[in-house]
Amino acid sequence: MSTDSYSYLEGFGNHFTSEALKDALPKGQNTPQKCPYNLYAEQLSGTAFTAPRSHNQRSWLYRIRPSVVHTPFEPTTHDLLVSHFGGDQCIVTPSQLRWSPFDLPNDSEKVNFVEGLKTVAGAGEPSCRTGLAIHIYAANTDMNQSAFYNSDGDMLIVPQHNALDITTEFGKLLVRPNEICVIQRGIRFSVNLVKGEPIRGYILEVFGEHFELPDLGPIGANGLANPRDFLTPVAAYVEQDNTPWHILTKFNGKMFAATQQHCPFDVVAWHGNYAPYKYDLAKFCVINTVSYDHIDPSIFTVLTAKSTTPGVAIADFVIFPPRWAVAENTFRPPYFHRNCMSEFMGLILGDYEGKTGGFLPGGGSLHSAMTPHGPDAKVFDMASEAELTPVRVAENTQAFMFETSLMLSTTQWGLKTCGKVQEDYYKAWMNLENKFRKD
Ligand SMILES: O=C(O)Cc1cc(O)ccc1O
Ligand SMILES: [Fe+2]
Repeated sequence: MSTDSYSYLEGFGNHFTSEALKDALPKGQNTPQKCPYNLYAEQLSGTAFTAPRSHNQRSWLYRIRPSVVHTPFEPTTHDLLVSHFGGDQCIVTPSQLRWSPFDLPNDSEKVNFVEGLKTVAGAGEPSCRTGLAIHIYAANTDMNQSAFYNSDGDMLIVPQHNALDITTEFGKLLVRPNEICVIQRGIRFSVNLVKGEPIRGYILEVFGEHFELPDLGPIGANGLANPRDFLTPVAAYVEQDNTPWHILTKFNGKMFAATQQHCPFDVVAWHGNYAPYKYDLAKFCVINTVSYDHIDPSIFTVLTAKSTTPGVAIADFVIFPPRWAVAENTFRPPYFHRNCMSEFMGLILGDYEGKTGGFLPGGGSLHSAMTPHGPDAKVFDMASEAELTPVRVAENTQAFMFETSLMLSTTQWGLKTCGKVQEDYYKAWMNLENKFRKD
């Protein structure tokens, strides 16, 4: 690697340029007859060539060998990684679901990031380029000489337990808990542990679109996730030693592997606006009421993958960050509700304001479309009586939500084999008694 440290370029959706060696980018054009340093030019498209300029995403990579130098892909298996959600292997339920923390791998087995992917829920499928999947990752070893790229969609990765050391074709990212990263469709990457510590977290995969910052409307030009806080790695390449590398891909839901005699992280320079990025959730500029009422959680949207219907997301990534609660004459925790969208939640650290127990870091919950949910009975009683002084809510905590307009199915693993579904979750609300008084 030409540099061991992590260096980043600031900004969201910028047209970046980055050179690990001076003047490695061709001057003034993309495809000169011969590239500087005898590199190969390769374009990676993230949108159709013909996508309008406002949506067009592509990057030019200048690399030691083009990606095409590999043996044919052979099918391989990954039974717990699911991308098609229509069939019998998936189970639908309108019941409220909650999961205790998902397991880390046993010390007796070595599992890397890709091997440790397990799908919990999803909708649609990649071949028609519409839908999403929610995965858990849990691993205790490096990917070593293997790299993965997702042919099916973009992956928003939410580390919960320990940091990820991610090498990508565009450079290196260190992503800690309370940070997130997005690795788009087609980008090759490899995940290593930091100081050998096991890792666990959540992934939101979207098949058809890329994540954007939400529109701000009347909020104005600033606030929520500010563009300059998104970080994209600088170009960094591995010196080549002709040892074999395995290239893995999920292609239309199935896993394939190919071999090549060179490291795929051989990009000496790149430019463009299709590149991975990370974001520190602590930088989120929280906007909320300073008068009354509980405001809808869309105010906490970090990133959105829009559908073609205005204002309706295939998936929103929403967080519940530390903040001041000041609302007067207001029941401050989340309200009781039935949502036309489906809400998968996870907890990165701490407690969640809507629940007094049972929702733990590394676990999850799913309240599907039109499924009633809200504060548990204890939270309801406490918040109904609480003195309404300004208070910090959710100090040292971070919960998040993957919210989708699609109807989610759960996988066999998610509902059964993971063994983490809390059968008594419904009891959280059973003590909400009739308090109705006419006098
Ligand atoms: O259900 C949840 O806990 C998420 C949520 C939080 C909130 O403040 C308002 C609505 C909502 O769905
Ligand atoms: Fe909700």
